[in-house]
Amino acid sequence: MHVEQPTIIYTLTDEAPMLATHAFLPVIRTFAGAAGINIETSDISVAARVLAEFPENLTDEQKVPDNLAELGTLTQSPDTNIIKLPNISASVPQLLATIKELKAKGYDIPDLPENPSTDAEREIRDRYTKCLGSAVNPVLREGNSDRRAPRAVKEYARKHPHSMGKWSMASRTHVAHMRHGDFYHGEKSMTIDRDCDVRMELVTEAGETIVLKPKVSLGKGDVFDSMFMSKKALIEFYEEQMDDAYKTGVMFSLHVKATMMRVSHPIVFGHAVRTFYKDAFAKHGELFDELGVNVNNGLADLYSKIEALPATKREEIIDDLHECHEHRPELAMVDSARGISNFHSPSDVIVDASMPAMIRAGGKMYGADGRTKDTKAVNPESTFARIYQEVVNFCKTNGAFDPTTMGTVPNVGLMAQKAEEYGSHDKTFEIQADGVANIVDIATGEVLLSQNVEQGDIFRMCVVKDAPIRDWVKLAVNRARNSDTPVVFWLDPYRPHENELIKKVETYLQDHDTEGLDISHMSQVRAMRYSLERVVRGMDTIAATGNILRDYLTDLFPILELGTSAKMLSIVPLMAGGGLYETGAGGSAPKHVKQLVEENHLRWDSLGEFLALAVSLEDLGRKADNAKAGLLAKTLDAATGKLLENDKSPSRNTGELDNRGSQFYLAMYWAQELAAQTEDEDLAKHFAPLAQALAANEDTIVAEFAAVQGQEVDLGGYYAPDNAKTDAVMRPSETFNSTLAAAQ
Ligand SMILES: NC(=O)C1=CN([C@@H]2O[C@H](COP(=O)(O)OP(=O)(O)OC[C@H]3O[C@@H](n4cnc5c(N)ncnc54)[C@H](OP(=O)(O)O)[C@@H]3O)[C@@H](O)[C@H]2O)C=CC1
Ligand SMILES: O=C(O)CCC(=O)C(=O)O
Ligand SMILES: [Mg+2]
Repeated sequence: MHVEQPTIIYTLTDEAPMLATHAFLPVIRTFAGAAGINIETSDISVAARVLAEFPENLTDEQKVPDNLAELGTLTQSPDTNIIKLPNISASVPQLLATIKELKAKGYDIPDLPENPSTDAEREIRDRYTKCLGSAVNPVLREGNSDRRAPRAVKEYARKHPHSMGKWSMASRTHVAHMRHGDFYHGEKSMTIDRDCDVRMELVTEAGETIVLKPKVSLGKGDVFDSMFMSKKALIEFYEEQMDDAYKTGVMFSLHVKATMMRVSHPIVFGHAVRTFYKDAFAKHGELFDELGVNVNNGLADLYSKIEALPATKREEIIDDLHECHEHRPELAMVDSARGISNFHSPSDVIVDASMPAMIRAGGKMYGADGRTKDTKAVNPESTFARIYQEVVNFCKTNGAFDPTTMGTVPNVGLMAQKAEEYGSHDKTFEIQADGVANIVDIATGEVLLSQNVEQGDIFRMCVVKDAPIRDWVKLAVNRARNSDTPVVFWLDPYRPHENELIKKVETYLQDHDTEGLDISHMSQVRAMRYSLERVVRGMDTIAATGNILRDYLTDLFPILELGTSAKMLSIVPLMAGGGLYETGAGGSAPKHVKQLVEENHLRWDSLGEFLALAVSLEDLGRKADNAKAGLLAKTLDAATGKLLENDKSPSRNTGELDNRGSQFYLAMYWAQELAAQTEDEDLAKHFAPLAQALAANEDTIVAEFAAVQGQEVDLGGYYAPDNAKTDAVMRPSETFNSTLAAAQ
């Protein structure tokens, strides 16, 4: 990859965003080319990442470079400009499906050894582990996050409000979280006053010392925490909540983030499944162990492992599972038509999106009969769950939010360099034996933090480095200044980690001119209350938060304000000077692919991509002193505004305008804006014919896009679709294709 010329690196990812990219790249190249900007692509799909791990198993033609590592290196260069689309953060079932598909396509990669017993198997497992969960974002996010709804998008939502469910005071929906024994309650935190290396170890009651992590390097001023979740307390909590939901007749739903918390949350998820079906597990536990059943990967894992059993045994197990439902609460469903419950797979219900979707729907989720119902929303970790209860309380009292009048809550998130819990996977352990879990200074042997733990507890260490904290404070001050909006740091003085952060924020704020700015800090629950009270009055409040709240709030507020987080501007100013432009805050919505494959309609909205491209071009314009790039950015923003004004976003319904049609309108408006501007005559001349040709052929092109819809299509794969087939599906308008080609 050469990055000498002004270059934008556009990532190729998975599912709907990847499909949209097949249509969008030729558009981008047509416009960027006119300003001498190079567009490079970098495939970081889960399939490409898997292949990059096993070069020795592949032929030369099949080999894939380690694009993610290369991008990670580029984040350290000031010229880097990356547009990052959402990618799959794979759960084990998704990884297994990827491996299966790649093998069927002739890639000779190994199977995932689920219970490795030899060194060779362990090595294969470790390589695959690198492709699991949120493996991409932490590598690229070498900066903090700035997410907000652009003015045009907010205005559009005010004029064309999305539907909102009704909230009733009588709603029985509530959030349940642990009251003791979770990460919040046992947390210890420390700011280190020197550079040092530490190790994580378990000293068992029998006196044996087990090294969990031989070395973690800390720098002076870094904040690090030690915390654990008690297995006993978690299971007790589940029992209580399941009982309570059963007795009171309210539905039960579980909300975790097994993708980003890829070590701890599958365990938390698995305990819920085992508790719910505890009678069946008591009866068949030994057999399940023999079969290698691991419900940390969802109930789907159990169902697939019992496939091989004789029919009578299988039926007995299934009957026993069904029997459990008799004395357990109704479960929220992911797909009631297909009988897929909340326990099916840990990646089906992802808290950042699932809680806002429930709140937007008036506190309802789907039950097994396909009807929406109130639910007990179980978010085991109390550290952050309480913010959702505050929103639920607010909606019960004040009714649903009104998108036509509500204010906005932009976010400045502490995210850089694997900050906090989201960077803790390599420092998270399921404890093997009762004892004391320590973090020890290697040089001196001093125990810095310690916890009494029991077998099965989840013990982890989180780190946030000093430089990202300084950068975060700077970003928050700049945002407050640029948008003349109050900033609240969501920091809870009762939480040891955040208490350390409060001290740092107060210190680093002194490095800035904060004259006339309204900057405060509040615990999360108060901050939520304060922001909601303002938002409902149409007032804006910037939330400066840690990494998890960044994730939660940048789905919550956009979903309430705009109907989706896909319409957010999501910028990561890299600490080394480059820019990472993420598209929206949402994921890759697998149900969009399903609709495309079945009906050839892609309802994915590429607005996030349009917004990201504009800021990426603007940045290139400024840094490379390329006025044409700046003009491309300005006109793209105007075109995006027009797209919203004229309601040319994709419809959810087959037969109507979809992603491809919407991209055509963007291209037409963009060409028109460029042809009409007077700042650069060359660009105006260059784009006038394209503007004319697209306008003249508007009806033909839209008709060509409509004509293909309603039938099944073949992409030649899900995780690794066939490029030519996907291009053909995503570029069905000959007229549009040839008009674009003529303008290049
Ligand atoms: N940055 C990243 O790389 C992220 C990746 N992910 C990954 O994405 C996958 C799905 O996660 P999930 O939690 O379901 O989150 P999604 O954001 O994919 O889905 C939530 C819902 O948001 C809506 N939505 C999101 N983006 C768009 C868009 N551009 N256009 C239209 N609608 C949109 C859809 O709702 P509706 O159809 O009702 O309109 C969708 O069903 C997982 O593999 C997850 O790991 C998730 C979050 C971020
Ligand atoms: O990396 C992931 O798995 C999801 C990221 C995410 O949800 C976010 O950044 O909002
Ligand atoms: Mg998110």
